[in-house]
Amino acid sequence: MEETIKITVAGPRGKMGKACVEMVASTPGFQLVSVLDRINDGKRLNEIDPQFSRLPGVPVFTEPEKCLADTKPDVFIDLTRPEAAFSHTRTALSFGVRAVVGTTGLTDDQLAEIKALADRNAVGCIIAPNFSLGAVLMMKFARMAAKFFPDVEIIELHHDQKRDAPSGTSIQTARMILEERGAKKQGHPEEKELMAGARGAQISGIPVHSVRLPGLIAHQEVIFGSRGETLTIRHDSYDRKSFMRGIETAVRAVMALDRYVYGMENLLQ
Ligand SMILES: NC(=O)c1ccc[n+]([C@@H]2O[C@H](COP(=O)([O-])OP(=O)(O)OC[C@H]3O[C@@H](n4cnc5c(N)ncnc54)[C@H](O)[C@@H]3O)[C@@H](O)[C@H]2O)c1
Ligand SMILES: O=C(O)C1=N[C@H](C(=O)O)CCC1
Repeated sequence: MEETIKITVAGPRGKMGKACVEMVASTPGFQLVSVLDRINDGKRLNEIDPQFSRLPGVPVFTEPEKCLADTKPDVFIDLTRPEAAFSHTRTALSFGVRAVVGTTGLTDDQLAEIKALADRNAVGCIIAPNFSLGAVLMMKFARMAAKFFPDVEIIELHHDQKRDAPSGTSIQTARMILEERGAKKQGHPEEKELMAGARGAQISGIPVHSVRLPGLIAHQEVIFGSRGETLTIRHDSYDRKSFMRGIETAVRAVMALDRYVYGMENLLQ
């Protein structure tokens, strides 16, 4: 019989954290042993949000060290903000606790430091800007298409409460396209922006445009253009449940890992 995987979720009152707590609580073989919140130290999860009234007994911590020492999770899941995620993940890995991180907006230097720590301590760590299966396939298809369509722009569209732009998914999509086609100057060589930002952010020559509107959740179009035709690859998350299957997969995968992995595309081969 498989052993129960003990899990801590950081950010339980957030949009993703709530969905993740629900997923962990309803997945056979997973046990929610604690949550890490910004406030509410010493309370129980059912006291801080009526949505969790059927989950009595799950302790809430604000200090990551105490949370990990007292409740000894196998896996720490972070769905918070970049500064907090960086600090939490380093703490988890230092305690020998595997980490699954969905928080976006960490810098390349922060990611490199986390990778070094995970690899040095031989503790599994999976960081992914997007846990939805469809988004991972969109990125893989975009990398394939770039071999034949080197001219491409990305439009990412998210809810208006998102803090980071461009999205982690669009940055990773651009990087995967760059693996296939390399850096390239697109558009007219003498193109001039009459208003700053009109051509979007540039990732080694790939323009990335960010839309933030109420009503949206997480969406992206990757538009390729060639003579007489365009190819558009689009993905839409209509519900945060779309990310939960990937988080569940990552939790199971990280149990067998002793190193750092960035991106679910490296697990779904
Ligand atoms: N990887 C993915 O598939 C994926 C999907 C959706 C969102 N995200 C990312 O997940 C993160 C969270 O998104 P969200 O929409 O749930 O945001 P949110 O603002 O709804 O929730 C963030 C939560 O983190 C909490 N928090 C902040 N600092 C904290 C700390 N020090 N300790 C504990 N909790 C802390 C906040 O109180 C808040 O409840 C963002 O970075 C977002 O980009 C990733
Ligand atoms: O809601 C968000 O915030 C999301 N962020 C991820 C990103 O930055 O790519 C993707 C999914 C939703």
